[in-house]
Amino acid sequence: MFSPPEPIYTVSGIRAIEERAKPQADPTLMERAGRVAAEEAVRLTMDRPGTVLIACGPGNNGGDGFVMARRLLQARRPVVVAFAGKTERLPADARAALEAWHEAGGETLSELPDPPAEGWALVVDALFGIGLQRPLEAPYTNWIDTLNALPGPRLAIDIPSGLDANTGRSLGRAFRATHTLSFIALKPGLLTLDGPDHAGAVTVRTLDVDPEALLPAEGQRLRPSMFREHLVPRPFNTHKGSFGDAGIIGGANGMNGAALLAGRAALKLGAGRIFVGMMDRDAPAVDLMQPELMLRAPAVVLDAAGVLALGPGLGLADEARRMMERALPLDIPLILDADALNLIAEDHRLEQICAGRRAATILTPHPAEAGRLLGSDAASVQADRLGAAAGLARRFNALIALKGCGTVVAAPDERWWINCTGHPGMATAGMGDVLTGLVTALIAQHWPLESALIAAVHLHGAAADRLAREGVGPIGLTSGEVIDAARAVFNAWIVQAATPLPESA
Ligand SMILES: NC(=O)C1=CN([C@@H]2O[C@H](COP(=O)(O)OP(=O)(O)OC[C@H]3O[C@@H](n4cnc5c(N)ncnc54)[C@H](O)[C@@H]3O)[C@@H](O)[C@H]2O)[C@@H](O)CC1
Ligand SMILES: Nc1ncnc2c1ncn2[C@@H]1O[C@H](COP(=O)(O)OP(=O)(O)O)[C@@H](O)[C@H]1O
Ligand SMILES: [K+]
Repeated sequence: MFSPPEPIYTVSGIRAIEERAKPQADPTLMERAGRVAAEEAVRLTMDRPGTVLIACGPGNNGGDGFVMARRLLQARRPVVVAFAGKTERLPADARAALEAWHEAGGETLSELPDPPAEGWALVVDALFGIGLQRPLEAPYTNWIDTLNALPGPRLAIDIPSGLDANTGRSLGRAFRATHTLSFIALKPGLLTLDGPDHAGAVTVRTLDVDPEALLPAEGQRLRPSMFREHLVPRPFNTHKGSFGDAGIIGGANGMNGAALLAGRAALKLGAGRIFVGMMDRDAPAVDLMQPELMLRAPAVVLDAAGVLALGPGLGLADEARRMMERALPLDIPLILDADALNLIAEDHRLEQICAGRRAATILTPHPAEAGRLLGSDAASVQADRLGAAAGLARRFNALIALKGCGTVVAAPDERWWINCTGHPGMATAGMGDVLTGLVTALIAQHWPLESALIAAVHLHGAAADRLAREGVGPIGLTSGEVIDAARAVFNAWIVQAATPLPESA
């Protein structure tokens, strides 16, 4: 549960680590990679005797495949290698690996063979790794189509071929793995955008390299250990004033529910008092499902809140714009979501006030909102989620959570994290409002902003994961259900955080 955060490196970072590790590496990194890949193949085929098919490409990823094949042959596992390249063009290490494979008695086929009657025990993709430079074309697209159509387990070596290791974008065509064995460290592309759909279960083997000793982590995979120190039971001698006054402003006509969901999430994650300012003058005076929420005029909420979330169902009317003009200069932490972001995107003056704020700001855009803020569009944001989140963090001097599959959190000082909890059942209306409420609640309870944001993002997905495990969703999951599950997961985390680590840890 509290395992350490895992470092993530882009391709240039991995290359730098490899360059620094290579001079001391005996056996070579490729030899180590092929050996651990063979071990993984044995593990995956424990109850599936039969032949392993390894498809090898024209670079060092193919080299890993040749070493893996040799190791499997030495372990007396039947293995077939198909090589989609030219021997004379292979890089030196990979060519040596191919020669060693031939010397060990192995053969290479130049086409993918038909599967045996009983099927392949395992299909291995060693076509392209982090050296992919452009969208795949024939014949590789055909190879990948054929491999993807085969039943049974499919193992990608380092990263599924066709997946951009930095962005997670499938370039033309990408291998769909059930398992990915990645070397040295995680790459962002495994964790965001198309990555999770293609990588399956990801395992990292460091190849006896300590990446962080050679290059500080560029990013990190989000883990509860990063905010464990704040997961503490409440002291007995406290009162509701000890846990902060959270304000939510939104809920214009037709969108009352968005503000109520954020308010309910803030309540159930422990904020002391929650004021919800409804922009809709005809909104109900009380949330009958959650009468603990104090529904007030937005102007009253501005004054009452110690931390304020603006946006859920805020609308784009002049009134909402005026509310933004009043809220942005306040000297309290602000969480800006949904229409608060859209208003900033279409009004340069609001953008300037926001970027110049003295107090801390958090922006939680989905890709379309991020696109509007950057003057681009959702597709451009998705083409480089890390870059977009980092760009927003710099431009607004704010913490950013760029939502979606593999939410990217970025700080203005260039640090970033990728969250791996959550599932596509969360793609439903109101889910973002719940996240806003969770962040607001933690800040109200005096969590430092950065910890509050990463904890809320992780918790939001973990709550949805727990529900899916219990049969609530993934499809049909409602954001209201996630609120209750987040409360349960959060309290369980506090109990677990208080449990001393075993002596051996
Ligand atoms: N460099 C090292 O020290 C290590 C590398 N390792 C492996 O090597 C991989 C990286 O190797 P490479 O840098 O050789 O890269 P790849 O093996 O990923 O592919 C590079 C080759 O593919 C070609 N290529 C790129 N995109 C293409 C496209 N769309 N269509 C057709 N051809 C294309 C390139 O021109 C080059 O020949 C890693 O992912 C990992 O599997 C491991 O052996 C560990 C050590
Ligand atoms: N495919 C997915 N995988 C993981 N999380 C997802 C996925 N789709 C949506 N989510 C999460 O659900 C939430 C949706 O937020 P948002 O798009 O703002 O919804 P809304 O505006 O309806 O409240 C975000 O936290 C997002 O990260
Ligand atoms: K691969």
